[in-house]
Amino acid sequence: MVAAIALSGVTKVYADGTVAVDGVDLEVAEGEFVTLLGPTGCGKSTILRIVAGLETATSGEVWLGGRPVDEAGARDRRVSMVFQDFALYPHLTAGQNIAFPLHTEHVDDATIATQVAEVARLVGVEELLHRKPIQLSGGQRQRVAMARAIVRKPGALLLDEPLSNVDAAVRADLRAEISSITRTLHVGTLYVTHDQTEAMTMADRIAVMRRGRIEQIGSPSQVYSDPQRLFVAAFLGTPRTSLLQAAVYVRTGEEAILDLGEQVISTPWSDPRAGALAAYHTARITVGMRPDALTVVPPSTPGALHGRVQHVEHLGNEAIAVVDVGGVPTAAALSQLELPDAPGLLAETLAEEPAQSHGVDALRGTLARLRPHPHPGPVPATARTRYGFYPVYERDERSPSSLGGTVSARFPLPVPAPRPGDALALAVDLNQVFLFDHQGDRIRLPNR
Ligand SMILES: Nc1ncnc2c1ncn2[C@@H]1O[C@H](COP(=O)(O)OP(=O)(O)OP(=O)(O)O)[C@@H](O)[C@H]1O
Repeated sequence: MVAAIALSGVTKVYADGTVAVDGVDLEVAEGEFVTLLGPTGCGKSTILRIVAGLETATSGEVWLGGRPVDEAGARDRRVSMVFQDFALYPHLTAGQNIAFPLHTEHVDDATIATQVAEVARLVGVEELLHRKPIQLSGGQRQRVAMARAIVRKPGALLLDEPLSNVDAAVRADLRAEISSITRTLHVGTLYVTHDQTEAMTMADRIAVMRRGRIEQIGSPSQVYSDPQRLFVAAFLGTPRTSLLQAAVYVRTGEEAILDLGEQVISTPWSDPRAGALAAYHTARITVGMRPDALTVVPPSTPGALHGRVQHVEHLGNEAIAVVDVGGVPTAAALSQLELPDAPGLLAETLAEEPAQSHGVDALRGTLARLRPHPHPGPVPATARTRYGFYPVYERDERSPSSLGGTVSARFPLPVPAPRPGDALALAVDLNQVFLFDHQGDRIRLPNR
C-alpha cells in the first residue's frame, strides 16, 4: 500500500548549527493517525514543516502519496496544516475562512458553497459560519481551522499541537472529534503533541522523539507497556515511571541482586532471570518501576521494599502514594555517561585497561562496569556491605531532592489511603520492572 507520508533519513540542521531532526525514517499509511510525541525542542514541528514544504530538509527524502516531493513547493503538496494558534484570517468570517483554500484553486461558487456546508457539518460549526474569528471561542476557532484544512480533501493532514490553546473542558471532546473526522476522511494524519494523554488517546501509532530522533514507534500500548528505551519509559505514564540507579551483583548458584543503595531487589538462582543478569554483574543499570510493578504487602513479607510515604495524590477513584525507598534517581541527562564520584577509582580503572581499547565505546563500557572495590573513606549511606561490594552512585544535582529515590504505589479507593509519614512495604513484580543499560537500551530478561 502507498504511504500517505513517508520520510527517509530526514535530517535538518539549521543555519546556526542546531541539529533539529537527525536521520528520521517514518511512514504514515492512508487513513492512519500517527502522533509525534516528545518534549519541547525535540524536532516535532520541524518534521511537520518539512513535510508541509515550509522548511527544506538538509538531507533525506520526503514522499507524499508515493511521490517524492523534495522539489515541490508547499502549494503543490496537497497537504493541509492546522496550527496551535488557529491562524484564521481575522477579517474573514468563519465561512469565508473555510472557503479560502477553494477560492485560491478557482473552484466555482456553487461547489464551494456545497463543500463548505459539508465540512462545517462534519466539524459542527454550521451555525457559526457568519461569525468573525474574534466572536468564536478557542474550541470553535479550532473547529473552523480544522474545516479549512480538510475542505480541499488533502492527501495528508498535519496538525501541530492544535489543542494547546483550547480550554481543558473542550479538549477531550475535540480530541475524540478530530480523530473521528480523520478516520471518516481516511486521510493520513501526522499530529504533533507533547501531551501523552493526547498521543495515547488519539493515535494508531506513537513516535516518541528525543533530540531529533525517534526513540520508539508503535501502538500506544506497545510504547507504554514495552518501552525499548529508558527515555520512552521515563516519558510515558502518569505518575511518572520511577527510575532508580542499581548495581547488579550476581552470586552464581545463589541469587541476583539489584542494589538500589539502601535496599535491594533480589531473585533466587532458580529464577531464570537471575542467570540472565549474570552478564551485567557489577554493572550499573537503571531500574524503572511504575505503580503496576508494586503491590502493598504486610511488612514481614520477604523481599519487599520498605519506605515511608512522602506525599499522597488523591485522584478520585484512586490515590497515588509517593514512597521514599532511599534509592538514587538516574541522572536527568540519561544519555550522558555517569562518572563515578571517586576520581581515584576512575584513574585506577583506566590504568588497568589495555591501551588499544581506549576508544569511546570501550571507555564507556569500562566506566559503566565498575569493579567491586574497598571503599576508601567512611562508608556512604547508600553502600551495603553484605556482599562486599560498594557500588558508587552519583546524585544528580539537577533533580530536586524531594523527587529523589521514590516509587509510586496505587491505592484504589475507597480503601483508606496512607498518610505522609506512614511506613509501607511493597512487593516488586520483576516481570513488570524495566531494566536499562548505561546507554538507555532495554535489558531483556526471560519472563517467569
Ligand atoms: N529557525 C531555526 N533556527 C535555529 N534553530 C531552530 C529554528 N527553528 C527551530 N530551531 C531549533 O530546533 C530544535 C527543534 O525545534 P522544533 O520547533 O522542531 O521542536 P518541537 O519539538 O516542535 O518543540 P515545541 O514542542 O516546543 O514546539 C529546537 O532546538 C529549536 O530551538
